[in-house]
Amino acid sequence: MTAAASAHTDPPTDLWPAPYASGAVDATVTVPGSKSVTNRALVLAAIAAEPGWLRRPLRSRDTLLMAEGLRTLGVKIEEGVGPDGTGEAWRIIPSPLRGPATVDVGNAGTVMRFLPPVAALADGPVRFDGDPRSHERPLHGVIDALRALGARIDDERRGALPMTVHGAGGLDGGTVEIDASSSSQFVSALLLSAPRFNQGVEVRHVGSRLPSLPHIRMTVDMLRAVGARVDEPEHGGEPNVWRVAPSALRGRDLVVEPDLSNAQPFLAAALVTGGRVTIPDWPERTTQPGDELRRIFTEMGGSCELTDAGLTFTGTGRIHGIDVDLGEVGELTPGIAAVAALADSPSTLRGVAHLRLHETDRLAALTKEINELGGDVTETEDGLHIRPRPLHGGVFHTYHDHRMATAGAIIGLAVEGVEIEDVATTAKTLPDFPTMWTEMLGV
Ligand SMILES: O=C(O)C1=C[C@@H](OP(=O)(O)O)[C@@H](O)[C@H](O)C1
Ligand SMILES: C=C(OP(=O)(O)O)C(=O)O
Repeated sequence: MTAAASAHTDPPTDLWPAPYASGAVDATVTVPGSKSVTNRALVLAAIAAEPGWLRRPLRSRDTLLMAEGLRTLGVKIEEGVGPDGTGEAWRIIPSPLRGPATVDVGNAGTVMRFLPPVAALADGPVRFDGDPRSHERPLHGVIDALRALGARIDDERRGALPMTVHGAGGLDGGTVEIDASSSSQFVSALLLSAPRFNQGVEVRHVGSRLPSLPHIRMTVDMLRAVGARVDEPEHGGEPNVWRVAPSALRGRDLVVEPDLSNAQPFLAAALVTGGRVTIPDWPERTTQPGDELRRIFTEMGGSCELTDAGLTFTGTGRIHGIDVDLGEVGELTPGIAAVAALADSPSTLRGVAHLRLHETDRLAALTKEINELGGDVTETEDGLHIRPRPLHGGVFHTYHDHRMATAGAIIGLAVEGVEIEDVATTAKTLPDFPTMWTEMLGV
C-alpha cells in the first residue's frame, strides 16, 4: 500500500467538509457520460475508415487525456456542439497515425492500456508516461502481447511505464496468450485495435480469474457496432478466447450513456438518507457494470424503478449488510464499502483482489480510512469484511483516487465532521462532483 501509506505522512491539504444530510434527499441528478464508453469510442473512431461523431462525451481528466493522446498521434478531434445544435459533440477525423509523439496517460487505466496497440500502428516512436502511480499499475499483459504480435517496445522497467512503442506503420497480429487476471483492460486493449492488425487477433486468457467481464462485453459490443467481426466466449464460443477479424471500421454517430458508476454516490445518497434520487437517461440495456447497482443496492435495503424519467432509487432509511462477489463490477467496491460501513449488519465483499492495483490499493485505503473514522474493516485475501460501528468525523484521505473521494462523501452524509482530502481528484471522471453533491442536497 505504497500510496496509502505515504499519503498519511503528508500534512493534509485541501480539506472539503463533506456535507452532512439533515434529512432525506429528494433530487434528480443528471450524470455525465460514461468514461469507459467515451474512451472506447474515441479509440474506435480514431482507427475507423471514416469520420464519426461522439455526442455527450464525458469531459474529464481521463477522457481528455485519451483525446490528447490520439491527437498527438495525428487524429483530429474537434470539440463542439453537434450538427443539430444540441449538446456537446466531438467530431473525430481519422488521419494517418504517426510518431514521434509523447502520450501522457495520467493515471487512466484505459489510456495506458488502450493506446499502446494504437501506437504500434503508427509510423514512428511513441513514448508513454504518466503519474507516479501509472508506473506501478500492471501493463505487462499489453507489452508482452504486442511484442508477441510483432511490435518493438523499449520498456526500461520491464512490463511497466515509462516505455516507448516503436510504431512500424502496422502490426502483424495473430494469436496471443495473456494473463489478464490483474486487469480486463489487457483484453479490451488488444481487441479494440485488432481490426487494423494485418491478421486481426486471437486473444487467449490463460490466467486464473478474469475481472470486469462486463467491460470486455462493452468492448465486443462497441466493436460490432462499427462493423468488426468478433467471436467471443459467450454464446457458445471457446471459453476465455476472443477473435477479431481484420476489417475497415465504420464511423459512428454515438450518444454516450450516463456513467452508471458515477451515478453510484447519488443512488447511495437515497439509500443512506432514506430519500429518493432519479438519474435521467438510465439505459434499459447496457454493458456498464453500474447497472448491477439496481440489484446490489436493492439487496442493501432500497428499491428502484426504471421509467421514462430514468432510474428512481428509493431508500427506506435502513441499510443491510451484503455478502457479494464484486469481481465483475470491481469499480463499484469503494461506494459499496462506504454504504456497508453504515449498515445494520456486517458485509463481506469478495472477488476484488485486483483492486490493490487500481488508482491506489483500494482495499488498504478503504480499510485504513473507514477504521480511522471508528469503523471495523479487515482486509481479506480478495476483499473486505466490514462490521458496522458508530463512526465519528475526521479526515478521509483519497490517495489520488476519485472513488475514494466519493466513498468518503457517502459516509459524510451520515457522519458529522468528515473532511475529504483532495476532493478535486474526482476530476478523473467527474469534475463537477462537489457541485453536483451540494446541489443534490440543496446546500
Ligand atoms: O475497461 C474499462 O473501461 C474498465 C475496466 C475495469 O478495469 P479492471 O479490469 O482493471 O478492473 C474497471 O475497473 C475500470 O474502471 C474501467
Ligand atoms: C479502476 C478505475 O479506473 P481505470 O480506468 O484507471 O482503471 C476506476 O475508474 O474505478
